[in-house]
Amino acid sequence: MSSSPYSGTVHLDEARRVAIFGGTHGNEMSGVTLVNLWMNNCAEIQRKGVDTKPFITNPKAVEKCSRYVDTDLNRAFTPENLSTPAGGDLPYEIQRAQEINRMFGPKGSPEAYDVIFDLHNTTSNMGCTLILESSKDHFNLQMMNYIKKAIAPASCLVLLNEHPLLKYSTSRSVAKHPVGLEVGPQPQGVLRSNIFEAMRVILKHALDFIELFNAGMHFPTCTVEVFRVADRIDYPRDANGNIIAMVHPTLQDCDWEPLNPGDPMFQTFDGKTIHYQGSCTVYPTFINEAAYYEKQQAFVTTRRETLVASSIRKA
Ligand SMILES: CC(=O)N[C@@H](CC(=O)O)C(=O)O
Ligand SMILES: [Zn+2]
Repeated sequence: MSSSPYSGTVHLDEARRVAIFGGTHGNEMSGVTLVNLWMNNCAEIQRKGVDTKPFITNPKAVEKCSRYVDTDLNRAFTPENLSTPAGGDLPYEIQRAQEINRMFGPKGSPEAYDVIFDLHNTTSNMGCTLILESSKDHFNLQMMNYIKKAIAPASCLVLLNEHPLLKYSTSRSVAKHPVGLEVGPQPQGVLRSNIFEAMRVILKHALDFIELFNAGMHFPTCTVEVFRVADRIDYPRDANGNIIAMVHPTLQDCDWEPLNPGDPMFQTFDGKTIHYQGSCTVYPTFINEAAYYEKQQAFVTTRRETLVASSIRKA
């Protein structure tokens, strides 16, 4: 990466090697189905100057239609896991993470894939959400701006997870430019046509962006609205760890809508309201996500921010 003193344009390498991951969670059916479709016929995802590989990351979990077999693959790409000596006694997803790291990484190396899109579905009412892991990745920020403009008046929000404690080691993190795509609401194990089509359209625009970038297009500086992960909120629990309240009806399905101090947050089984006690307005998302009960998470709070993306062009 170099910066020209005249224009401030950041010159970046072409993004020739791109992967589309589906089935990182085996019960998130839009991503699984799209990737299977594209493995049978890749015409739709081909672009000039881009080599795009569709790939099922957790085939055993897809087979079982479960999130994972031994452990969550989308938490498995830690330096420790990736450097542990390989062996048949390791949990399946750790072995798989090592394989994926060999095929698409190594993570953090110059040989790693340029872009990985990882397709997920949520049971939350989040709509189309792109997930980024860095506020300094100007290629990805420009891609977000391009996609948002291309799909307007439909909307697509950007969730930024670079929280030092809440960030996790994703499958896509082996790429230089990791992009998560989370579309919902869709129940686990279920395909919904509206969710499937929304995901497909985002991928189309994302690949168009890469083709244009590789063809030498200049992308002028722009701003991108993001929702930055701030906190994780658990369900209220009793001393034995059992849940004693549900997401409040006025919060349920209200992903991305402001939650103000004092607003209802949970409702106990005997009808009492528990209010949000934070000190400022937050934007909750992943509200009542099915997969997060085991992670002790009822929703995450985010703060709205505007990031500046530098102008970019290929080197
Ligand atoms: C519902 C779900 O699986 N969400 C994803 C979000 C992500 O890809 O960052 C996960 O927790 O791994
Ligand atoms: Zn998922």
